[in-house]
Amino acid sequence: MSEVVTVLANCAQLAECPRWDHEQSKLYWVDIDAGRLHQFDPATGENTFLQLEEEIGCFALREKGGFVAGLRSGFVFIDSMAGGITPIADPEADKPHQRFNDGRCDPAGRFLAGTLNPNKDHYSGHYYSLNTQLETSKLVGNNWTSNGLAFSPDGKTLYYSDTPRHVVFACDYDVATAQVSNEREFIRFPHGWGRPDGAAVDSEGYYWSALYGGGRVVRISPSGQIVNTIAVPAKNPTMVAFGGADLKTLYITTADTTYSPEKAQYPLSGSIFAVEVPVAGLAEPKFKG
Ligand SMILES: O=C(O)[C@H](O)[C@@H](O)[C@H](O)[C@H](O)CS(=O)(=O)O
Repeated sequence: MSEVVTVLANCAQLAECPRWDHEQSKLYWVDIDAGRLHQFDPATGENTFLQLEEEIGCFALREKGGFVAGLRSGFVFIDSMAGGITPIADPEADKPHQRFNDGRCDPAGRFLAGTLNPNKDHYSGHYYSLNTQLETSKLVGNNWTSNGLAFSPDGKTLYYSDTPRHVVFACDYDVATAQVSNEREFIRFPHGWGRPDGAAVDSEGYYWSALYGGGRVVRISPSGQIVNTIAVPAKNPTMVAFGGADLKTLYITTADTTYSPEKAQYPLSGSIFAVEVPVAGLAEPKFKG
């Protein structure tokens, strides 16, 4: 693998959810705590943002244009980078202290997103499915911090993590019905490695996990073995995404020193990095609703 380069230095409080738009050749990403949806153009270096009125945990591009997103207040449509917010549904209206945190579309174009409980007093974070008829249903997980959602290339395996518990789970997934079964532990990281935050699966079915607190990204085989490690010049990597014309540019988002007091040791905390990797990622499905 090539060296890790800084793409956007010190650009966010909590950079997350990078998404490559292969039609526009642009990277979209969010600053969760700043409530901002960003658009970055690698060709020009231009990085613009839409300011929202609440935290945005995750989003997906929409086939009809614009975005579907998971905010603190639930699922919404965002018309464009100029704004236009339309509420869809809030499956956790009874838990205003919780917010959406991590999500992406499944191969059938549903938007799946998970919530987190900042108090970490109950395992009350769950993944929900938003189908193309805009109906929501509880999907899987009893988490403190729902994270790491990704699918195998054939869509038959769903992965997710609960970050503070250091564990990634794997489940059988029926794309036709959005049913989950056979949930099992995929990998549990020893203390000191970092905690499994956001993730992506490559075209060979390997799971790439951003290890929050560990300053690294790891590539994990379908059998749960760590086969590669990338050192990241920030203590808290938060997520990875494959981009570029060949989907071999791995973008890495990170959290700033709000989450890591070691500013002197990690002056690039809160930056977005990139590294060229030898295996292509998977193109991100768009929301079909
Ligand atoms: O980056 C994210 O997904 C969360 O929003 C972060 O807050 C982070 O994952 C979380 O803080 C890690 S943990 O729950 O403290 O282990």
